[in-house]
Amino acid sequence: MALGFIKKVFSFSSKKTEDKDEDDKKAVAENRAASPRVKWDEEPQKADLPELPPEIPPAVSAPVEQPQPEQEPEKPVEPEAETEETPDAEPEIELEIDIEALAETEPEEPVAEQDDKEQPVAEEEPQPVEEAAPVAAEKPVEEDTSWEEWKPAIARRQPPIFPGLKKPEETPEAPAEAEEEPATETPAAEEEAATGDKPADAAPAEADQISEPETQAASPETEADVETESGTEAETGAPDDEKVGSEAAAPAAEAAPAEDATPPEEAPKEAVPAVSEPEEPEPKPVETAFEPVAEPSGFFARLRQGLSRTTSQLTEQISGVFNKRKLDEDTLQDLEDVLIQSDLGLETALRITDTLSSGRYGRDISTDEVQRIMASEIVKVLEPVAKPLELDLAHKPHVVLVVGVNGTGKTTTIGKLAAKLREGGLDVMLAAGDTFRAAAIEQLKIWGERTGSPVVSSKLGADAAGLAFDAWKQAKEAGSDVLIIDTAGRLQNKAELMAELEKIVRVLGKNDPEAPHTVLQTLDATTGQNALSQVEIFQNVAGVNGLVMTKLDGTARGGILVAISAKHKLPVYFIGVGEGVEDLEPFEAREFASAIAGVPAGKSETRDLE
Ligand SMILES: Nc1nc2c(ncn2[C@@H]2O[C@H](COP(=O)(O)OP(=O)(O)OP(=O)(O)O)[C@@H](O)[C@H]2O)c(=O)[nH]1
Repeated sequence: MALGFIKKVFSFSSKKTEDKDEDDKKAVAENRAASPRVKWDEEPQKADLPELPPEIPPAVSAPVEQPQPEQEPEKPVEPEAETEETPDAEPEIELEIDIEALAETEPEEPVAEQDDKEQPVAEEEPQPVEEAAPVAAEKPVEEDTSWEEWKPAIARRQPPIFPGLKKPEETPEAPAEAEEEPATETPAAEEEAATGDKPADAAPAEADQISEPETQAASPETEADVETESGTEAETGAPDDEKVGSEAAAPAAEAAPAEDATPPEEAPKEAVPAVSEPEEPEPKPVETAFEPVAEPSGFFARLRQGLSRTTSQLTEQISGVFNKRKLDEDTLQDLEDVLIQSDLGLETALRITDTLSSGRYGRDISTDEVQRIMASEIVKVLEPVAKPLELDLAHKPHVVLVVGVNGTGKTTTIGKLAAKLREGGLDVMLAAGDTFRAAAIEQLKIWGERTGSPVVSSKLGADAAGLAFDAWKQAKEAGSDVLIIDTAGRLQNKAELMAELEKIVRVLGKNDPEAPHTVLQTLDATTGQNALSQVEIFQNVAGVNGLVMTKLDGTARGGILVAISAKHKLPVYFIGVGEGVEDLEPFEAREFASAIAGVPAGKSETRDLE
């Protein structure tokens, strides 16, 4: 019965959504004009670098990224003019500016303006940062202790989450092997040839860079090289590295006994039958009896902690609305404004006010009651998208391509994810597809080292698609279960960069027609409404099929995840609530809803409503 009711509500609201989708932006814009929004004024904390050797080639240590000129000996790559195949030269410039832009940009600001700033920030020392070589690392991650909590949280979801926990013994013979033949010639080159849109000389250049690792791939000793590299791993003074350092701070002591982690308790999925009282104009029985979550400990505690800013701001504003006021048109309108301002989205805001108003007109409303209804409505939006990341290990490697606007946390998320997968017993290989920034490559290598994941990288400025292609081959040869490919950050309105991303996807498909199997987009919660358009465009270009929302800690804009879920309905696999390796949490609808609404764990909405 409860289910039926929920369905009813869903269909009802979905209709609504359609109509109001458009008005949403307007409404938000107006509301914002009316009331100043909260900005995320928190600087990304610089964590102290861990034990990693601080020796870094001076060139790399330059704090700011420089656009690195094309490495082509003779022919300077054509700037913007290039279509998709000339990614190398241009992108650099944008990256730098973008990062800054993001940092200051008003969440909802159209990204357009930021682009203008893209000026070659400085000259890049075309330092061949590293030779393309997989970083060998054997030590399993030890600093992360969250596995015990993390695994259970995931296991709660029905579907097989991490098939990774049990590595398939037999490795289905590489189906795409045959195609690998042409491996020698850079996929980039192929692309070029196919499209004919690449300057003749550019291709060869890439080919060199790429072929390098390939040859190595042929001979297993690549590892050795990497070893050395990793040993020399230098830390740039670059900001990116610092965060990595934070991990070091992470309790390295407790080595997660990953294996024994027993499949935890079942998540009380079934909504508690709403014990609706046949009283008066029965306030629309809050169907989804908001199922409280367990006691705030472990990951849930971290989640609450991370969302505290969003929660406290929302709670404060709600109590302000209902302070000594009864529920009427005015208070409802005020509440709606508050909810919209918190980035929950118009659809969800209306869901909440509709439910709240039903049968409660003229009554005193407590903040607590509003919070529980809010949590209940948010759950309805989030549950359909709170899905586990499913790795199809029949594809060995299962390729995860990580995309997103610069600074949204791609590399950090990759590191965190690699750590989890490693703990789960999977062999992971990383690919430094952000070939534009030396610091990005270094950053990934650090993650690779600490998670025991080999890293495939290439020279600075190399063709990213070529690198991805080569990385797949190396992962294949190494028998890796998962290959996670990092990519350069890019604004969604930069056509040529988006085209490059498209190319990476295409090239990967040459190895395994179904690759990339997972295209994960990272979204920075602090960017608010802008994240909505980011998803749309990356989805179209790269086929994004899963999301990770980062930086939910320290922002009051966590509600944007609800708006994105309502609009795009893409699976949300994880959320980032900090810079540490343990700060990646599986996304759980109920936990998130109760945390964001400020509903104390253990409280059942239905129960309290009586
Ligand atoms: N507070 C917080 N910071 C995060 C989180 N995830 C990433 N960061 C920080 O955000 C900054 C950017 O993270 P990166 O992983 O370098 O982002 P990116 O998308 O790879 O950046 P580009 O390579 O420039 O595109 C770093 O300082 C990270 O430590 C998170 O969940 N919470």
